[in-house]
Amino acid sequence: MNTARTPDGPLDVPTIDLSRFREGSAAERAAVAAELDRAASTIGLMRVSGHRIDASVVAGLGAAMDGFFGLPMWQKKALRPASAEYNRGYTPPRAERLSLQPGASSPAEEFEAFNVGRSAEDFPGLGLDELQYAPNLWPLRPESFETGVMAWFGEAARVAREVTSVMAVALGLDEKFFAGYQDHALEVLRLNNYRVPAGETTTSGEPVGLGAHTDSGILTVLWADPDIRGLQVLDDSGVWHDVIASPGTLLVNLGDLLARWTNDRWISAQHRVLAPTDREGLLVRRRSAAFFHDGNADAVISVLPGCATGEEPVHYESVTVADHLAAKLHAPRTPLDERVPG
Ligand SMILES: O=C(O)CCC(=O)C(=O)O
Ligand SMILES: [Fe+2]
Repeated sequence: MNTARTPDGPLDVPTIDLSRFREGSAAERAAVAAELDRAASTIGLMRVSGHRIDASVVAGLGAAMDGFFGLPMWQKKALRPASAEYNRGYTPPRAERLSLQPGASSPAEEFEAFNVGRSAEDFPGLGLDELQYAPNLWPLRPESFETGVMAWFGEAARVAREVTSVMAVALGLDEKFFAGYQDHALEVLRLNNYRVPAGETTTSGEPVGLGAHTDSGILTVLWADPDIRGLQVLDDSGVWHDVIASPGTLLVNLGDLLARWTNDRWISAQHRVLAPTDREGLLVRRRSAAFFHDGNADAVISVLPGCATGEEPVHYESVTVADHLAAKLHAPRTPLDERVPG
């Protein structure tokens, strides 16, 4: 069994080998699709290996994050979006927004982020909404920031599409089924930096960092600093399980749109991020890069015919990606979810 659940330890997250799907025999491809189906229908989360992202691209992403988040606060704040509706640029830590004195912050207040995404100008002639497909804000420093971040963005977008090909096969559909939903997809890369509060070395284990949420779109390709505790996934008995990134693999979690398409055969799992700690339980900085592959804004998501048969009623009305995202953004949220537009 692929999903050995250990109540207090790390969850056994299945690994999907994309190279086996890309290059394997028909039988191997079917086996990879079956593994994905099992991961998607039990925990909504998988590791992805064989993704072919060059180590230099990972290094470029890390250098961009270190360079930008290491800038003085006044320089980072210059990259804030003009309005909160506009999901681009810098989100300062709550500690900074509340003007707390140094040393008075907690891990929950030390989370900062930077967003980049697809812009209307990337798809000339489609007349896309310029708020959803907003232009990016780029810092002048570090100089390699845009190149490093966009190299990662391109690779994450490719991996997202490769995973959706495996998903189509797993659902008994044509391998290219999702292509018509992702040719002008809303896609946002959120660079997250969970800083260590000044003077603190340990944590109470409270749910701080990023509050419990599900991702809204099709799927999320997640890179995170390996071997650091922080991300947790909720199971159906109410237990939170650690999910720790490992070197060389990515994490992919399903978003709400796949739960809708599959009439809940597949899971968009609730997850959260605790104050990050190392193996000794000491607070450490943690970086992550969450690539949200949300689909074309105008695409209509309806329960797939194969998932609406039998006694199971249809759980969801048809909805456009844009309407689904807007409804999610305006749904009542707990204070910890305040910074989760994804
Ligand atoms: O930092 C992480 O590991 C997860 C981040 C996340 O869930 C998100 O940005 O939606
Ligand atoms: Fe998330």
